[in-house]
Amino acid sequence: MKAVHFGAGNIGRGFIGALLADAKFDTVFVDVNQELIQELNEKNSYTVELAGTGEAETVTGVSGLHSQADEEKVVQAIVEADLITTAVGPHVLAMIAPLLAKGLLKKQGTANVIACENVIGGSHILKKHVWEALTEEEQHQVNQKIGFPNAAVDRIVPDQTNDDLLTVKVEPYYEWVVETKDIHGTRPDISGITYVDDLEPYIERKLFTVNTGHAATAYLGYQYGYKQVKEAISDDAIKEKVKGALSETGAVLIEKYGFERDQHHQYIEKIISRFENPDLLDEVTRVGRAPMRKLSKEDRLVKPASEFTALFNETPSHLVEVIAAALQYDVTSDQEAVQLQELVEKEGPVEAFREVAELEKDHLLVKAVQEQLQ
Ligand SMILES: NC(=O)c1ccc[n+]([C@@H]2O[C@H](COP(=O)([O-])OP(=O)(O)OC[C@H]3O[C@@H](n4cnc5c(N)ncnc54)[C@H](O)[C@@H]3O)[C@@H](O)[C@H]2O)c1
Ligand SMILES: O=P(O)(O)OC[C@@H](O)[C@@H](O)[C@H](O)[C@H](O)CO
Repeated sequence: MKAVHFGAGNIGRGFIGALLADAKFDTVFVDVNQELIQELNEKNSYTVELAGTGEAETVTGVSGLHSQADEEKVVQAIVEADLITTAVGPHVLAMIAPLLAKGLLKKQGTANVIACENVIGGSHILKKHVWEALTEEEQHQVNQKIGFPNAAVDRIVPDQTNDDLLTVKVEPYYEWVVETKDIHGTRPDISGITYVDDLEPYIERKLFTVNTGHAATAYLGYQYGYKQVKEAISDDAIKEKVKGALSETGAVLIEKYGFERDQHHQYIEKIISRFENPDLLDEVTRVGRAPMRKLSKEDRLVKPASEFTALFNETPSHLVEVIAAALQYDVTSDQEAVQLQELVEKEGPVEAFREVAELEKDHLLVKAVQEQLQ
């Protein structure tokens, strides 16, 4: 079996690539990092270390292509692939779509495209971008043979600090959930995938617990002067605030999906313990990256906060505190943080928040953020 995976970064190598290799796929990684591509083609394998266990796995059957310089080869790899996956970041999906469209158009048999990004409906978002690159007739052709099932992926993979460029250290835990309804042909035979009929409860539980908790730890941790996630979460004051934020998202999730309260609170505790892993060096600047995306209306802070407000007719004080901290996140090496701070400077933090979150001026959440910032 053959796979093409866009994005040979942390989650690409540390999670998707490893599970594909376990399922006996040969994987072509498509990236823009020439150094990574060269290493993949020289070694055709790399190591995945499981943090805190002393265990490691060798991933074999891998190679690399550059998404611009090797365009024709990427198209050919897509033509031959049984499965196409991505882990490039939500904003990069639009950039890879034209090339993906070219390859999909030339394919003969059925295949599936699974976007493994931290966003609700990632594969559908990618499909929309692919459709923009095709005529109506071409869309029809591609639709006959290609599925775009949505997915949720969970494994903490920090930025890497190893001497070896390809080696990647990951947490042992992982979860890859794929929605069945949009799969074309047979389900990819990958034992690490959990197939579900309806992804919504899974992606929302993951995004609004793991990623809300992570974002809260990162933005509050940055405010308190911590560099690492594990340092921030071991500060009791931060941990209490993170737990508070997750109780608020938990109240929304329990109300919407009927999760059992005690079980959900055990899930929260388990997630927080993952942030505490002493063997993972995960910087608050990786976890807090792209604050405008994280403050957007469908993402991990604003969506659960506005749903909480609508459901319970009061504002979630802990989420509001995290949103206020995100508005003050001024890391100069982060392009979105710079852009956000420019907007804050120009419009003031409350108006900047309203614009980024696309909320009405009189939304209770906007008022609560204003009060928090006073
Ligand atoms: N790291 C994690 O813990 C984790 C866990 C779950 C989900 N995710 C999600 O996975 C996605 C990737 O995250 P990451 O942490 O691996 O980031 P990363 O920056 O380590 O990897 C992204 C990779 O995409 C490549 N890329 C950028 N533009 C490209 C293009 N035009 N064509 C091909 N490749 C391109 C980059 O060079 C990089 O190697 C994000 O959506 C993230 O939210 C990450
Ligand atoms: O990748 P982002 O920027 O959406 O979020 C940062 C982290 O919260 C994220 O990468 C987690 O490590 C991951 O989602 C764990 O499954």
